[in-house]
Amino acid sequence: MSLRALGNKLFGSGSNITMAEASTRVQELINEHATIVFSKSYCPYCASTKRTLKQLNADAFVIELDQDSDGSALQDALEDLSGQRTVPNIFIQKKHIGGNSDLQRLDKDGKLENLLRNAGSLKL
Ligand SMILES: N[C@@H](CCC(=O)N[C@@H](CS)C(=O)NCC(=O)O)C(=O)O
Repeated sequence: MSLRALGNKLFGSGSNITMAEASTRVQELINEHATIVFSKSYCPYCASTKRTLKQLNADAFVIELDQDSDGSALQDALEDLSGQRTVPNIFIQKKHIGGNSDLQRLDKDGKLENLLRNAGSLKL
């Protein structure tokens, strides 16, 4: 657990849910959505990821952590789960993909479309 997560656990993160509840919610979201982007609405890297997925006509679930009352706890739980605190934090078929630079590299290498297709996330 990161120092920040430990601090939030001990002193509160401003969120109404516990760390355990946040972890459960993150895991449920990942299980329920073949492609999911944990995002922040103002984040340019997230915008880039969402644009790329849109261009591929991918069916991706996006959760804007800055617009969710438990967003800060969810971000802590994501850090615990994936070792990554930044957004976008992307999962395809429950596999941690990484952030925008990782997604763009997969796209450039011609691997992203296949990943999305295998996940059933391509509309066409
Ligand atoms: N190299 C990362 C950069 C992502 C990044 O720096 N995101 C910023 C938001 S624009 C972030 O998560 N900052 C920390 C925070 O919002 O808590 C990527 O490609 O995804």
